[in-house]
Amino acid sequence: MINVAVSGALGRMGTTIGRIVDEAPDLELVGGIDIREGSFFGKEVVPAARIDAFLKEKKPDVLIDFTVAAAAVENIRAAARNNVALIVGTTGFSPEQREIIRSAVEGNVPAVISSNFSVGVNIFWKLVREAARELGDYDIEVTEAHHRYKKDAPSGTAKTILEILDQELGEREKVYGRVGAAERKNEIGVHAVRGGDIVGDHAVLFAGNFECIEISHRAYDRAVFAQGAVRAARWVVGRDPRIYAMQDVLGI
Ligand SMILES: NC(=O)c1ccc[n+]([C@@H]2O[C@H](COP(=O)([O-])OP(=O)(O)OC[C@H]3O[C@@H](n4cnc5c(N)ncnc54)[C@H](O)[C@@H]3O)[C@@H](O)[C@H]2O)c1
Ligand SMILES: O=C(O)C1=N[C@H](C(=O)O)CCC1
Repeated sequence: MINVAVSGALGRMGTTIGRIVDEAPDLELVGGIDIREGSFFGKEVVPAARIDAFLKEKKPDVLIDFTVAAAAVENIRAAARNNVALIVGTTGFSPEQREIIRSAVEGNVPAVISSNFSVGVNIFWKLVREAARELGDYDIEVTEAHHRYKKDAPSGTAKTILEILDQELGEREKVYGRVGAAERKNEIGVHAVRGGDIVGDHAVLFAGNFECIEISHRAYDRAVFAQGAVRAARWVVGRDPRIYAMQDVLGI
């Protein structure tokens, strides 16, 4: 039995993950952490200020964090000092926060960190890499769309797409939401759409003369991210103490 705790337990992803863990015969939901006290699936949710006492008492094997960047950094540090493995789905980290996370995790606990835990997006990233290798002279535009409550833009998944394009094509200027006199050069255009309850759409357009290729992914339910995070939680326990990607979990 793997004991699982969730931070961001009362949020959209936290409740989706809590339900999946609660229904899994091989996993035990030991409780959650959020900014306020509460309960989910019959388990206690404690305020973030009490995370150390919670981890010591409940002894989860793994903490799954889907919160906000600043909160996640503190939760990750707490998990690392209490020897609890990590799944981190939170997005919007600054380079400085990424460095704090790296030094908290490396050598202390195993952690799978991914801007997108859906299997489909991890395949989509591979397809984008392959297309970039072949179509480096085409104009490239990245578009993402999410629900009205999303706090960060562009999405973490879109930032990962940009990292992949930079790795394959060298670093290009990014133009975020083109406006006014805006003659196209060799940049990559990046566009974030926010509205309604859109779960998560991403597309990369490679536009040449007389033809375009668009590679896209659409999530219809946030259960795809939650199922991926839970799959990663089963995988991470007992691994060497370092940062892994979802591709490591999937073996792709
Ligand atoms: N990697 C992925 O596959 C993936 C998928 C979906 C969402 N996300 C990311 O997950 C994060 C959460 O998304 P959401 O839609 O569930 O947001 P949400 O706002 O519904 O939930 C976030 C929860 O975190 C709580 N929280 C805030 N500070 C906290 C703290 N210090 N400790 C514990 N909990 C705290 C909030 O009260 C809230 O309940 C976002 O960064 C989002 O981009 C990632
Ligand atoms: O709903 C969100 O918020 C999502 N965030 C991730 C991102 O920023 O890429 C993954 C998709 C859903």
